[in-house]
Amino acid sequence: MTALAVQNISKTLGDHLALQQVTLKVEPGSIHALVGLNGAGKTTLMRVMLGMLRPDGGRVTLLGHDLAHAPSSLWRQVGHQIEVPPCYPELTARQNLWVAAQLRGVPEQDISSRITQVAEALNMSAWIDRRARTLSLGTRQKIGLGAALLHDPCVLVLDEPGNALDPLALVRLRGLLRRAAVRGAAVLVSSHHLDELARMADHISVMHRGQIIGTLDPQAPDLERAFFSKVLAQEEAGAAV
Ligand SMILES: Nc1ncnc2c1ncn2[C@@H]1O[C@H](COP(=O)(O)OP(=O)(O)OP(=O)(O)O)[C@@H](O)[C@H]1O
Repeated sequence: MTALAVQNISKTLGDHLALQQVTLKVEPGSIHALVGLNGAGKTTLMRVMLGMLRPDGGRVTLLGHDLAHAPSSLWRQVGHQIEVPPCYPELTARQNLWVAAQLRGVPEQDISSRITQVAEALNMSAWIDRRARTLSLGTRQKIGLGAALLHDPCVLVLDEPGNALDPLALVRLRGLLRRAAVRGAAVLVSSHHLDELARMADHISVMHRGQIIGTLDPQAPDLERAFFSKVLAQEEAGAAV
């Protein structure tokens, strides 16, 4: 069963056609990356996949359910972080993670150990009892990532998860995402950093102007060149129409 799939998704935001006939599958046990220039539509696509935006056309399937009719319990099997890290500023990092664990149905007796594990894995134990509003952007990003990961979801959707992270945290994040994929999770990440994706992803899809315009081989020797040649070809094809 495909964990997460979109078929022929379109979405207009204001007067802008943000997604055009997008079709994509994210399989269990793999890390799939979306790469594209600013404004390509990556966040919009993730928001549609997570039911945060209703598409104008097309279909989203999550763990075998059509998203339009999915039971609310399905969301306990999903972890996500879209754009700004979702923190309650007056709560500590630990309290924020506690709330997230409860919302995602982690058994009460396991919550404390899960938080300790995820805090250690993301190298944020030193900050765990500080209020979120006093923490750096990177540490708040870690709270969001911890919240997305601590219930061992089957599907992970992370929008630019490495954005505010330091190099050590990036290595830790890569390890966490790989472990999630090895236990069978389907992982979708977006990024602008091709080097990072080469180290992390099993599959890379290129988005441009609201469309998936092709794939890149993460092992290819010059990902940057391959990326720009796809974008340029698409631009030229558009100009020729
Ligand atoms: N509410 C809105 N109204 C109109 N246009 C919007 C709205 N939200 C997003 N857009 C436009 O939709 C396009 C896609 O935006 P989106 O945030 O999905 O891109 P992205 O690939 O995630 O970009 P980035 O890499 O900069 O995060 C952009 O051109 C953006 O300006």
